[in-house]
Amino acid sequence: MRVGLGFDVHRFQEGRPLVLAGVAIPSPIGLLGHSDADVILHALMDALLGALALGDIGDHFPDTDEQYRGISSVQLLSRVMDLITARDYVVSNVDVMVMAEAPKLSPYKKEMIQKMAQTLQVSDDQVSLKATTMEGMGFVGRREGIAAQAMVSLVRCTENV
Ligand SMILES: Nc1ccn([C@@H]2O[C@H](COP(=O)(O)O)[C@@H](O)[C@H]2O)c(=O)n1
Ligand SMILES: C[C@@]1(CO)OP(=O)(O)OP(=O)(O)OC[C@H]1O
Repeated sequence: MRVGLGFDVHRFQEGRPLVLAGVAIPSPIGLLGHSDADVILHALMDALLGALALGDIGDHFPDTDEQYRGISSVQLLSRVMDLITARDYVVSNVDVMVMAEAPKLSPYKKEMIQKMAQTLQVSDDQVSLKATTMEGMGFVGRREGIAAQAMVSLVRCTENV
């Protein structure tokens, strides 16, 4: 078994859509990034890459490359999954923690879990998503942005879970 850890932060910017775990969340404000700035999927991709010591998302999808401008992070996650499956690994479980003062994410959690599970080619009960505020403290508490942390475990196809 291999485990990986990922973390990412994106700042809020007016006029941008808010996309989290591949789901468009109704919000007057979105996150700034070269891609769609899906902070949850970025943390998740770094965890997947980390599990197999494959570098980070910036190594694979540089933010200086125009082909990634505005790209859906679901597409990037699919490409990361190709790297994982090509090495004969599958996802065993994923645990994601998102730190956001707003919006309230609980109404969207089920859809977000389904989207991640579908892209990771696992069942919904292998994917956990939790949200917390920062109780008004720090950059998240000041509503300057959203942070996300992810842990994954991978198993070789031939390995017992
Ligand atoms: N953006 C968020 C933040 C939190 N939640 C849910 O609210 C619960 C309480 O959050 P605290 O930060 O006050 O502990 C938390 O456990 C989540 O269920 C949310 O949905 N969206
Ligand atoms: C995803 C990429 C590539 O479009 O851009 P951003 O959306 O800016 O995201 P970030 O987490 O800052 O870095 C990874 C980038 O290479």
